[in-house]
Formats: sequence, C-alpha cells, structure tokens
Amino acid sequence: MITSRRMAAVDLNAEALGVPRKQLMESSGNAVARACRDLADPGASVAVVAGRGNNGGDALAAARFLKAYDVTVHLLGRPETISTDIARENWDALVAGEADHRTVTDSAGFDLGDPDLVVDAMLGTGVTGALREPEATAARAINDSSATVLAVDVPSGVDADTGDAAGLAVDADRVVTFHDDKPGLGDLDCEVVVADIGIPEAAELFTGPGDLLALDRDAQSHKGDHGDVLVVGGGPYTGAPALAAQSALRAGADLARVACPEAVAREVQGYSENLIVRGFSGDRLAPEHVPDLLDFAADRDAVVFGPGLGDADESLAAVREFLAAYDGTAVVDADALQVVPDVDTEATLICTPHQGELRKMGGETDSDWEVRSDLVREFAADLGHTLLVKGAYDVVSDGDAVRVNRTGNPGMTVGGTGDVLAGATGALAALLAAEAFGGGLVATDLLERLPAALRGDEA
Ligand SMILES: NC(=O)C1=CN([C@@H]2O[C@H](COP(=O)(O)OP(=O)(O)OC[C@H]3O[C@@H](n4cnc5c(N)ncnc54)[C@H](O)[C@@H]3O)[C@@H](O)[C@H]2O)[C@@H](O)CC1
Ligand SMILES: [K+]
Repeated sequence: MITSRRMAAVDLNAEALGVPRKQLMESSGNAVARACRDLADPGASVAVVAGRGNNGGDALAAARFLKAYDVTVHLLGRPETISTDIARENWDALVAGEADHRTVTDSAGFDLGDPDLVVDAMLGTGVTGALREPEATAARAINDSSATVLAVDVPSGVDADTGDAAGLAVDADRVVTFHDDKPGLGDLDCEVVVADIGIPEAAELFTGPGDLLALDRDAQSHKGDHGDVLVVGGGPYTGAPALAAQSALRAGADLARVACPEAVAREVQGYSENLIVRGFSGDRLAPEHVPDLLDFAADRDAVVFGPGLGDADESLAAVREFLAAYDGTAVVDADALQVVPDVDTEATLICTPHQGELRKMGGETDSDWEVRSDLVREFAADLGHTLLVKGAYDVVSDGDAVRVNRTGNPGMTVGGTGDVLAGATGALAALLAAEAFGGGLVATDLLERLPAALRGDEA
C-alpha cells in the first residue's frame, strides 16, 4: 500500500537511480495495454479518454501498444495545455503516427461514440476537488455507456489516498494501478490490478532526493513556526552540545537552546551567539535538575538528550527520570542511549546509536547491511522506539518500515559528526511536530550578508 505522497518521493528516488519518469510512463502504458487485451478481443473498439497530466500520458503511451484494436484517442483540452513534457511527447508521437485522435475543447464537443472498451485516463493522483469541464461531461458519458471501463491508476475523480470523490467520479470495472496498491482503492466496487512498472526496490529502501520532499518550506512562515529544539548535554564535554544545537539551526529549527551545567555554560555560549544557553547548578546533570528541565522542555517541540553528557551514574539516573515523566519527542544519543531499554516512557524516542552503542543497548548488529536492517527493525519493534543506527549504511527503522541511507563518505567518522546528526534529527522531529520547515538560516548569516545587502548586491 502506498500513498500518493510517498509515490511521488519514490518516483524522484527512481529518477536519481537512473530510471526516469518517462520510462515509468512507458511501462505504465504497456501495463494499461495488457489490461485492455485482457478485457477486449483484438479488433474491438477502444476509446482512450485522456486528461492533460501524466495520468493521460500513461494512456497516450498505451495507445501505441494497441495496434490490434480500433482505437480513438480523446484528449480533454488543447494540446498546448498538456501539463508535463513527457505526456506531451506521447501526444506528439500519436499525432505524428497518425493515430485516430480528437481534442475536446468544450464539453459540447465530446462524443464518446459506442466503444467496447473505455480507458479512463482523465485524472489520477493529481485530482483536486470536483471534476471540472470537460471532464465532468466525459465522466457522465463514460458512466452512461455500456462499454467496459478500465481506469488508469485510479478512477477519475476518486482520491487515491482516501477513496472519496468530491463529486462525480468514473465508475470503473477494473483499475490498473501502478507499483503498489493505493489506500483509496480498497472500498471501490471494482477489480484492482497492480502493475509492476519497473521502479527499483532501491527507490523505496534507500533514502534519496524524494525523501526530502516532505521538508518543503512554507514561504508564509513566521518565527517560532519552525521548531524550538532543546539540547540537554554537556558537562564532561562542551563542544558536543554546541554542535548539536548549531546543527539544529542549520537543519531549519528557528530556535536552539542548550541546557547544560553552569560550570560549562559560558564556554558553550562562547561557541556561538546563535544559541540560547541555560545553565543548571553544578558540573553535571543530576536528578535534582529534572523537575526544572521537564518544565522547560514542555514548551519546546523536541529535546535532544545526550551530547557531551557523560556517563556518570547520577546523569544517567536523571535521563531515566526525565524520560519516565516526559511525553514529547526526544532524540537520544551518546551515553544517554543506555537507559532507553529499561525506561518506561510515553515519549516518542528517536535513538541514534552507532553500532557500539547499539550493542550496549542490547541490540545486535552484523557486518552485512541487509542482515543489519532486519536486526535493527526487530530491535526497534522490541523497544517501541525509532532507531537510526549509524554506519557506512545508516539503517533507520520505526519497527515497521526500514530506510537505508548510503550517502556519506569515510571522512564522516571524524569526531562531532554524531552530535551534528543528533541535532539535525532533533530539528526535523521538531519541524514535523510543528508541520513546517525552515531554511537553516542563522542570525549570524544575516550579519555576514548585511554589507552586501546595503550595497544592493543580488542575493
Ligand atoms: N511515480 C508516479 O507517481 C507515477 C505516476 N504515473 C501517473 O501519473 C499520474 C499522476 O499524474 P499528475 O501528477 O500529472 O496528475 P493527473 O494526471 O492525475 O492530473 C493532473 C491534471 O489534472 C488537472 N486537474 C486536477 N484536478 C482536476 C479536476 N477536479 N477537474 C479537472 N481537471 C483537474 C490538472 O490541472 C492537471 O492538468 C498517476 O495517477 C499515474 O497515472 C505513472 O506515469 C507512473 C509513475
Ligand atoms: K484515471
């Protein structure tokens, strides 16, 4: 089962793996033609009703595979308004190939005729709202005809994610949907066939450019919309919490705060004026600090626990107490990880161990990344928390889905990269909580850019 949002991500990932969208459209077209052959004998009359998006493009490609049939292609709208290059190229190929084609520029001009089979490719996952004209008239004609109706990807007018229609929708006999079943197709009264269109498995398993789609920023945003992250760490070390907090800002959080022992607070602040530093008494985290920290954390979108915290018994006891009482979102890293397996918490935890830390938590690992993926998924399910296990191939799992990140390079084993990852993860978790994303701009960037702005240079 795949949502249209995830499908768009997988599609971009496939492109990055060398399988472009046009190739997928060709496979989709081939799958639609196969379904036609299944539903009608050679020589039968087929009306292809195509919209101006990629759903239409799939059917325009299919028409080239149907030489044994009497095919008429109806394009809804003017060819100049076809919305994607790949769909337009398939239209141009039909015209150049002298296929029987018509363009329907107003609904009064639509004549479906009396075909044996209709291919409904007006709208797929790109539908918004109720069918407009001429799609609505065409849908009525399709529903009134006695033809068998094959819908491409989803019956036009139906939301593939919910199965709902904002008004009229095509009543299909069969749907050929691509790559994976869609949540909205289950409740429809028609047969659903899933066609493999050659999307590599790696496009789903490995993170790629498509996975960044979820991070698009809303241009109308305001300060505070983009997440407020609290890093709890420092004591034995000072660089780690500062790095994590700066990373949170660079990953798009609006505000990054560090709660650290007073003994090191000035030093942590000294790394960057972009950070808001709050000291607590003494030279390391202890249970007596927990009530205040809980209060402070309640107003933040996410907490990052661990960078530079050390493994003193009282610090680990404090982490345990904090997590037992906390019900927000927390990233747990470094020494703090070891308390996770035996803590009973309502919080949503994202744990970011390297393989040594994973073992210390009681998890197993393996040099083969595929075996490791299974182990990580099982352990995440046991823990009831999300794991991001660092390695040459990072494995991320919530106990159900698994994603593997194989980007990076051997230089990234240098100290501090783990703190940067924990901070960035905290920011993304906070932004997901706030459902908005920032651009990674920090106040000191503005200082650097001010002279150029005053000179009137282009940004
Ligand atoms: N990885 C993928 O996502 C793949 C998608 N493919 C196809 O691409 C389709 C999605 O293509 P698109 O994103 O171009 O979207 P669609 O082709 O579903 O619809 C977009 C077009 O519909 C118009 N439109 C939207 N709502 C309307 C309404 N209520 N009344 C009338 N017109 C309306 C838009 O103006 C636009 O021209 C899928 O359903 C599938 O058929 C396949 O080619 C294979 C791969
Ligand atoms: K359709």
